[in-house]
Amino acid sequence: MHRVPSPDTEEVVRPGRINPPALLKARREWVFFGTLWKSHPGLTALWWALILLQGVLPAGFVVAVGALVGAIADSAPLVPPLVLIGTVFVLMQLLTPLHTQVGSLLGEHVSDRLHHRLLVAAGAPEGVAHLENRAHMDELAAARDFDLGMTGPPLHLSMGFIAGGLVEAVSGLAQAVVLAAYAWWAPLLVGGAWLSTHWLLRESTRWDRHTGEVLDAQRRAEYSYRLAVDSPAAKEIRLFGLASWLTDRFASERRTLVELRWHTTRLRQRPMRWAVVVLTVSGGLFFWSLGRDAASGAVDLGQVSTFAYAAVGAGALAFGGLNWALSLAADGVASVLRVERTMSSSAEARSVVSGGAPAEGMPAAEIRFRDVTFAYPGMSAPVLDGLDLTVPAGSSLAVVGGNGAGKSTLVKLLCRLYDPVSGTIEVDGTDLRDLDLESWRRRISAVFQDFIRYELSLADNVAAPGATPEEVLEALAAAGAADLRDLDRVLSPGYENGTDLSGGQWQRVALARVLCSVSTGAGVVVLDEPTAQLDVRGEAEVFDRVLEATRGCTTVLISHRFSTVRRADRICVVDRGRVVELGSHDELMALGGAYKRLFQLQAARFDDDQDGADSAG
Ligand SMILES: Nc1ncnc2c1ncn2[C@@H]1O[C@H](COP(=O)(O)OP(=O)(O)OP(=O)(O)O)[C@@H](O)[C@H]1O
Repeated sequence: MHRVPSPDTEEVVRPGRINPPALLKARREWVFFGTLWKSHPGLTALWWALILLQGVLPAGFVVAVGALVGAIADSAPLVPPLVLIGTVFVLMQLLTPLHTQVGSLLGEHVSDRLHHRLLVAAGAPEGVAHLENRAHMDELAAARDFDLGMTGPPLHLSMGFIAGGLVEAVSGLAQAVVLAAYAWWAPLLVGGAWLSTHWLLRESTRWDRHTGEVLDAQRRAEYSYRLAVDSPAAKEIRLFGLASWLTDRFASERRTLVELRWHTTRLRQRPMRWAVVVLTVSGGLFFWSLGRDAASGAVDLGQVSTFAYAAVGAGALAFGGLNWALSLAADGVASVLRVERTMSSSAEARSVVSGGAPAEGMPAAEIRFRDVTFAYPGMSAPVLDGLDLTVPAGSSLAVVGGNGAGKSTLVKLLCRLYDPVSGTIEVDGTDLRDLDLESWRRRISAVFQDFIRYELSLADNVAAPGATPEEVLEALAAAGAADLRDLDRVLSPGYENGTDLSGGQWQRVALARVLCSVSTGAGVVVLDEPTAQLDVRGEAEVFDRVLEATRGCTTVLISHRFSTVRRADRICVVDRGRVVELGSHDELMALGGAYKRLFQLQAARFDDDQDGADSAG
């Protein structure tokens, strides 16, 4: 079964096998507490102070009650013990809600910090292969769960459980210390017995969230949820009547998670039996001894009351401290650290590495694909297979070919989202891998087939960083979207004053994004199906404008529309990962090969459509 290694697997202390040096050095719990401190030292100090204070209050209460019983038995003044009881009681009432607030606020700070680290780590690799790798996606899903809370409470809630556990631990310890006033062995016997139950039952409460089963269910549940509530899928979900199917799917995945959790965390009988034996023997010994001393008068009534309550209170030791909530929260933090490590070291994440040579002004002569072979990570069949192609600087090249021929892959390599498995892509004779990536990506701009519709303002959808409003408006006009002028309007109806655009309008906005980059310095333009959603008139008009605006740029255009393609300086036909024809429209028509066949097929269909439309009219 697939399994993401548990965070810090090599460092985790296995239940039942206590390893003191590892315990002290490398427990994920220490890392968790260190993260609290780094996230907000002030709140962390207050959180700990409140834990200590709340932890010792029950011991104070036990002592005060003992003093009251003693005072009643001795007919002594009752006011001092009553004042003490009242004070402790009021403090207990006040500190609990205060602590909840502090813990929840601290949890939010930690979540912010972890999110930031997670986003930086996932965004750091220059390529995209790490985001298509199942193991890495599982790791990211597991790490993100500190906030989503699918496999345990989210961090801001866990803080309350953890604080509760620590208060119990301190409280148990403080009451065990009270027992020392009875006999030196009493805290060892009673406290030790309760502590041993903690260790005995610890294995029963471990929840392994890193198995393939758990992560699969978690990712599927999250996906079903997003499909059900996000607007892009809303149309199809309703049209195909998938709403209840999705709800059932989500519920079933959640149920799987609950069942898996129950299965692994249910109390196992053997450790439970041992715990009962240990507690019965230790409790029996202690209370037999206390009863004997009370009968002989060695301890008075007040002391009996104090020690009896303290012995019961010491039981908190078993439930406090290293409880399940702490373990889950520490898991979350460790997962984030693990993602950071993976992203800085795994082959996929490190597959695209920046070179050092500046790319300013490139290409001045040409871009050349030299015997390029490429297969997607994890796939054996090559998508590009010994591809050779030269694109002269400042010219436009159209790439045509059947679905899955490798056209988009070609431009993804040019953008260095992946690197070739063999062969090279050279810009003015320099291997693309030797160029500084940031500088190259400033030179290249692209609108992809599946461009993103950002839920941001129109200006932010178009503008490259540093562009002025005038440049944005100019780019919109050049992309044939001069009617879109409200730059601050959010392009999503889910926001105040937000709106949505038609498919064609969105495509113009995406084109404007590219044109804006050109006005701010990009010299290589990649257009992957840029006019697929435009009507025929719009397509011709927009493409002419785009060619005008990108004059002097090196342009690579992928399109199935031959009316657009024929405008390019040169056209190449890609088939099964190789260039099979290359030339101008006229040259390829004269050649009479694949291009001509595809062109005529489309032209004939267009004529048929026109005839049909004319006769219908
Ligand atoms: N991220 C990916 N991981 C694995 N395989 C992929 C990935 N992206 C594309 N492929 C595969 O690579 C092949 C080429 O895809 P590509 O997108 O380059 O084709 P295309 O020529 O642009 O096709 P279309 O005209 O349909 O857009 C396809 O078989 C596709 O399934």
